[in-house]
Amino acid sequence: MENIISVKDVTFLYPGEENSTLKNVSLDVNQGEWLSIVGHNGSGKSTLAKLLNGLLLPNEGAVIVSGKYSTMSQEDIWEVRRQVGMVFQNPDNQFVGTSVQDDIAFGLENFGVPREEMVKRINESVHRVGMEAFLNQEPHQLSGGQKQRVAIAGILAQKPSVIILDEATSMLDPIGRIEVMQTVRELNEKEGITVISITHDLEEALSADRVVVMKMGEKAAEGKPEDIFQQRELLLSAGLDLPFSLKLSEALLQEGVELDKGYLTQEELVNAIWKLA
Ligand SMILES: Nc1ncnc2c1ncn2[C@@H]1O[C@H](COP(=O)(O)OP(=O)(O)OP(=O)(O)O)[C@@H](O)[C@H]1O
Repeated sequence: MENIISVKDVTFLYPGEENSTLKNVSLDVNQGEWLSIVGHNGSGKSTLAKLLNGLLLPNEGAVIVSGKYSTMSQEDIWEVRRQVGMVFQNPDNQFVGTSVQDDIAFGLENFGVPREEMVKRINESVHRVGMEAFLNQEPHQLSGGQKQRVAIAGILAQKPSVIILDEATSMLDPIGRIEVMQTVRELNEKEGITVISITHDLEEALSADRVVVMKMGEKAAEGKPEDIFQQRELLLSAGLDLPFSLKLSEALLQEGVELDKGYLTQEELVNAIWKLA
């Protein structure tokens, strides 16, 4: 599988802090995959995300995008930012325009995209996130989920390789959350856009291709979700909860329900219970 981002032995220290926030983190992100990053509050997930598109720069080590663009290089940084877009947690902090189309246009102006091409890209990208009916709407008329979809359209208009979601659905209501996740899932599955999702939602992480566990500024583990989420000691030592379905399976087993194992997803658990009936 082709590598899209390579994090090489990165150490990062916030100015004025005594201890490194990230210590010797190495990570390869594969093109087209859905990678979830999980970890306790303060474990360094957001800091790592900001290093991936050059919002922060490593004190040691390197972050390389598409095999050749370094976040440390002044010359490469625009290409890095174009290829690796980021959606933040708070929908209200990332809207800069007075309407949906202005907002997307603003990002494109920064990249020097000519006007005609800009109009084309705006129309195309709002369509891909299902916001074509809202082109002239003002931000305050949109729901949180709609604002996040506009943020995604702004990234899409720059023709990115990677979208990073930094807890991008955690401030949304359940409908907004579903809208945004469906949009991103389609972009990942149908268009092959690589997704890196920082999340506290273990159910979401369970459906990722790969999971990285962060613990006190270090990468504690990485692997397939079905392997990672079976490791009780690892999860607990990283300050993470066990997935709900696994806890429920264990409680049912303790009550004498004859399940043959602990199930990781709600769907698997429901199927197993049906078979017992
Ligand atoms: N601007 C900053 N200046 C100094 N320290 C910071 C800054 N931002 C974050 N930190 C510290 O770096 C550490 C890691 O923070 P980070 O936000 O990367 O963690 P996180 O895993 O994303 O946490 P959360 O889940 O709460 O968002 C924390 O101890 C935090 O206090």
